[in-house]
Amino acid sequence: MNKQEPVQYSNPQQDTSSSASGKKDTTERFVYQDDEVMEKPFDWSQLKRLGVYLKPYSKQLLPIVILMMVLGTITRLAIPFIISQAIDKAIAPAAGDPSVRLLLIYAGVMLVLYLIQWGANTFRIRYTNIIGQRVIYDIRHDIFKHIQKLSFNFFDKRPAGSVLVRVTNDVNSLQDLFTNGVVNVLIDCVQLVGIMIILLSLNFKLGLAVMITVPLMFLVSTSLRKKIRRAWQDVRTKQSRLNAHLSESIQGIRVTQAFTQEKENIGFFDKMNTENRQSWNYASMTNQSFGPIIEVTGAIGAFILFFYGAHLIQSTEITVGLFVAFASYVGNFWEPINRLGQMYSQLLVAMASSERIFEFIDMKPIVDDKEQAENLDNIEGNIRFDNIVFEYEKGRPALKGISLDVHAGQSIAFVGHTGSGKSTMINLLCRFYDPVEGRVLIDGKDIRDIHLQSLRSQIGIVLQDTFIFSGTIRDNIRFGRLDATDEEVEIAAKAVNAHEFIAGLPDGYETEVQERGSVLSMGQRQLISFARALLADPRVLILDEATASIDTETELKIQEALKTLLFGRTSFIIAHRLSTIRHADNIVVMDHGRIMEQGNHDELMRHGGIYRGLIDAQFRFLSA
Ligand SMILES: Nc1ncnc2c1ncn2[C@@H]1O[C@H](COP(=O)(O)OP(=O)(O)OP(=O)(O)O)[C@@H](O)[C@H]1O
Repeated sequence: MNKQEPVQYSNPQQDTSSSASGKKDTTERFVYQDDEVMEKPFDWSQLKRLGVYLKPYSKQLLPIVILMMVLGTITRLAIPFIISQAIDKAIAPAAGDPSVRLLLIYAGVMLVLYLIQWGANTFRIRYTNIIGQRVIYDIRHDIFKHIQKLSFNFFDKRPAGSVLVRVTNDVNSLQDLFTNGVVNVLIDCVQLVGIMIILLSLNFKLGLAVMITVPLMFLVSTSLRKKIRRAWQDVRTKQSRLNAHLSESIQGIRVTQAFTQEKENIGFFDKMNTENRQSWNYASMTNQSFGPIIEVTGAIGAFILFFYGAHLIQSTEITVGLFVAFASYVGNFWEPINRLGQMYSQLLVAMASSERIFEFIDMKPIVDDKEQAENLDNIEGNIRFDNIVFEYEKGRPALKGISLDVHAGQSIAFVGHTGSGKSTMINLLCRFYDPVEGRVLIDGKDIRDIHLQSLRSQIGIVLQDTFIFSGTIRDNIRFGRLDATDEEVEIAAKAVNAHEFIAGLPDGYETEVQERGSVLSMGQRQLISFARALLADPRVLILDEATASIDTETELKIQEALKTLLFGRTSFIIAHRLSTIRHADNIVVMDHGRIMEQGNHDELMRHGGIYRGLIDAQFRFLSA
């Protein structure tokens, strides 16, 4: 499947095409970009990269695990040999009487071997788990840290669910690999090679005879492996889509309920869920077909052993004890092969996951610090947009040659029709994106030459959709400046008239709010974000539709607060409610990515252009 090809799903309960009544298919919105790469061969470089995560443990923990593994395997392989010796030397010796004393010695040796094996396995499992958990912690840390740095364009293109899958599911499937997988594969390989060597050295002819079916088995399983790989990749794709839809549905639950689309959503989810189940069943069934192949080969091997082995006993070429040891080794021989077959699919799942994890980790943020980037200390706040051209998607310019000079301390308002490019100006000022042409300068410095952290710490931003994090109200305000004292938090809240409603809450500033702040009204969330911005005390302040959710009475109250908030700072205000920006020093009217007019309110009203038209339209709307 092509990497870039979006896959569209439709609701199983409805006709997918436009219906006879001409009604449009309502499931067209469910389009998820496939981010899987199918048909990729097993990539050893992934394994090598994962190996790097083991490096920090290669000096202490890893050697212990390897030592325990070797010890456990050696003792395991030694036991059948001791049994054969006990039979041939103590129970039924070819010459002489059976010896109870000798038997007891063999029994003692076996007991010691079992104890060593038990101890070695216990320690191996314990240390493998410790390493596994640490590696998973490191991978999860790396991917989360990297995602934090990725630029906006990354999030523009991905549903939150598919990002979540990588940090949770994909990392979890590596957990299996690191806690059991790698070590088990090693143990099985060592055991397999060990048994082969032992069988051939105990009796070369019999050893060769029982292993004759091995090449045949490898031939059959090779073609099966391809099928298994595809099946597990398909499971991943289905899971990823299911998660993307799930996360989108939860985030959009209010809209879904308001438009009574629950039934449609459930139907669509069920379809994806069914597909997920079916793909899993198919993959696990394909996977399990390894078992019968091994069993049939095992049975053939056993048949050869008994048929040919009996013949060798009769011709006294081998002893009964050796035959018993052979039977035991052959029994142990198929077990690791079977497990390796099963492991192969686990390895494939883990490789697919690691590929997806590294794909994220390798992604370079399109906006990043230059090597020689400088820190910006205490800026004045002079800003210049110098002939800016910008496009989110190639060929669709959002800004088409914008030049604008802003003096320190000025308040600038952006107005214009929806989609005219107002927020894009802000996005470029904060360097969430870089312009395709032109530059943004702060105090004469190109912002691409300034450390991102230092640039953004000088800019405060209040958006319409204020994000409230889980925690107390106090924590949420303090997000503006983490070292602010409780008193400073309250002073900021008072300045923006948020104190009154906070004090009225059951636990005041200690009231717990949940993710996205749904226990608070939109206006209250807005006030909190004002307090947050004031606390941060930035030189440049951006209010993007920040007063849209505040009622007129509250707005009047915070207009006063805003005066304090904006005083002495360079500020940018985007507002559709034009009354809010009336007093701005410079009102910039935008249309289709260009500046059409600019000036203060009176100048623009006199000019009688677009701004005048917008004011008149709003006045007519309000008085209608
Ligand atoms: N993340 C994005 N990816 C692709 N195109 C985008 C993205 N964000 C905005 N655009 C496009 O860029 C253009 C300018 O958008 P922008 O958000 O700057 O408009 P705006 O004037 O702020 O609109 P509004 O008043 O509705 O907020 C629009 O045509 C919009 O479709």
